[in-house]
Amino acid sequence: MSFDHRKYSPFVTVDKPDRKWPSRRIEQAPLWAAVDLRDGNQALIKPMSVAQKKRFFKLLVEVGFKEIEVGFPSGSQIDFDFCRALIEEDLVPDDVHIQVLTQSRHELIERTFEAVRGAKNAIVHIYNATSPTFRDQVFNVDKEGCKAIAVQAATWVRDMAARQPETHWSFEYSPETFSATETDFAVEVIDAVNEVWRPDQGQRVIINLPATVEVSTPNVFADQVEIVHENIRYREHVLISVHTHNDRGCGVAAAELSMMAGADRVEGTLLGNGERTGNMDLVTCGMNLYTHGVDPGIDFSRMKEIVQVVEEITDIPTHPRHPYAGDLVFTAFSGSHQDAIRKCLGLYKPGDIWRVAYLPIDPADLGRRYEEVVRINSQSGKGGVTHVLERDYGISLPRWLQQEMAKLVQSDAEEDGGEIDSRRVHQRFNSDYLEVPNGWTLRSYDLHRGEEGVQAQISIGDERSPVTVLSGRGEGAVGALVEALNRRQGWQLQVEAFDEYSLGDNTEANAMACVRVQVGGHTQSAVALAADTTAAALQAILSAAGRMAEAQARKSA
Ligand SMILES: CC(=O)SCCNC(=O)CCNC(=O)[C@H](O)C(C)(C)COP(=O)(O)OP(=O)(O)OC[C@H]1O[C@@H](n2cnc3c(N)ncnc32)[C@H](O)[C@@H]1OP(=O)(O)O
Ligand SMILES: CC(C)C(=O)C(=O)O
Ligand SMILES: [Mg+2]
Repeated sequence: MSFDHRKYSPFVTVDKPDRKWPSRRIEQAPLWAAVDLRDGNQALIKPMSVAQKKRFFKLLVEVGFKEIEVGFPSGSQIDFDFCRALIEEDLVPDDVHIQVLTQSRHELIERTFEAVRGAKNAIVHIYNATSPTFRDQVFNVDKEGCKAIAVQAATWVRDMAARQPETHWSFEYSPETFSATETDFAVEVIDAVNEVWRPDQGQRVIINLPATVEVSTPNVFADQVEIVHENIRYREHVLISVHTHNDRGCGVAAAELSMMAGADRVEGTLLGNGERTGNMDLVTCGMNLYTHGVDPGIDFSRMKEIVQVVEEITDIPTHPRHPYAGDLVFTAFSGSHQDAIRKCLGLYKPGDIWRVAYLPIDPADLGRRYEEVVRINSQSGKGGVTHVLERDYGISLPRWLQQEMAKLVQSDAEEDGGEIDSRRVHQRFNSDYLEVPNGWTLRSYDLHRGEEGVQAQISIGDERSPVTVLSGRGEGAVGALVEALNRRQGWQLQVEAFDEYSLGDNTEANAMACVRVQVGGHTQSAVALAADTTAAALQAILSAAGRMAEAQARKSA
């Protein structure tokens, strides 16, 4: 059998019973570093051109990133040229640090310094992998040899930086594969690097802890980060950064738990493009903070533009269910969700704390429209149908009619197998309830109230049929009309449900009436709009009666 779990074993085991991070909360945003132009770029089928990098860089700056890894300039001419363009064309704002990655090799570090010559602020980022797999199989070094690579590179970086004093330098070291490295050994290597860089003497130092490959549950990674946080020398002078990947689907969770465990800085990419399953997604991580009332410091209200630029440059579509950014993440199709959303949105007022069922965030904050929140298919119920009629047409229906209409719309949706848009819901409403059957239009009415109730004379008809006058008596106008109809048609019509509303001033009609009548066990509903409530009520009864008469005629034909 080839599918055999015994082939695998846990990569790292960490035992830290005194862990403190589980009871901490994230109360402020970390320092973000966007690595789209390097880690994201190195994972693309077609790496970015200089022009594309410029466009992406501009977006990152505009939305608020202050540390941006712009490339691996010793690795490709495009990345080198892009660094030169940023500097020579003065494209980097004074408060933004550009970051460049290099292997810990002399000639590559040299070329990297050449690439950023003249920058105002630059972060030189060196790495070497420290895990047993790499020591044993890739570099063929023991622990001392591994540490020596890092120390040697740190020394080259320190010395080369000293020769370019016009730049304000930050140094970053990543024990690549940190998540699969014995944590005490990672601490040893970090200490050795810091002994060269001496953050305690004023050098800005970032120690970046990568889950180069995510190999454990995020709590294990948080334990590893907390061990580094508690044990490295010069901790108070060092920025601890995390750089998580998403191999097990927990890249964001690992970054979040790391912040609780002491990380000050988080590296990631917009929408999570990156090696294999991607880098930690800055959009999700930042927006998670926002929904807890913490300012992420990044302007995610430009989400549409972020998605558009990232998609265009990476040529990778955004999943419709991508947290916060996907096309469908603010849409509810299912009935009970729609009902709860409609009720909560109805109560929400600007300035309130957001408490809307099923919507962890106000779609409007991300430039999304309420129109997309409720969409109708066969999973929808009365709440959804009611919501779209109210939202798009200003029509509010009584509960009994909501239930009736929802059944009609659901059967349409089941027949079609797809979505029913709000125009079609409205058409259904018009054709099944509002349209007046031929010959049943109310032309005029004359009501006299006397001791025996109301005496009504009601003229009906339209251009296609002669005018008929119906006379009846009842307790009110509706009762009088019912009596007249029963006499004319030989029915025992009963009004089962009746609701009428005055409409807002900006509508053509001032009143709406909804009725359901019953004749011989058959029911028929109708809605009418008219200039006044009496006319609306009479027309609604006439429309229901007309439909009933048409149905009877069809049956006997
Ligand atoms: C986890 C990450 O994302 S790390 C970033 C990875 N990104 C990239 O690699 C993109 C840019 N890279 C490149 O363009 C190329 O790798 C280059 C131009 C930098 C180097 O290319 P090459 O000189 O052909 O070397 P190559 O990349 O194959 O690296 C292999 C050699 O470098 C050594 N090496 C690899 N990583 C490191 C490191 N971090 N520090 C020191 N040496 C390293 C290897 O041991 C190997 O040495 P060997 O030839 O003696 O066996
Ligand atoms: C070089 C480092 C930071 C990296 O990208 C990784 O380990 O994933
Ligand atoms: Mg990476």
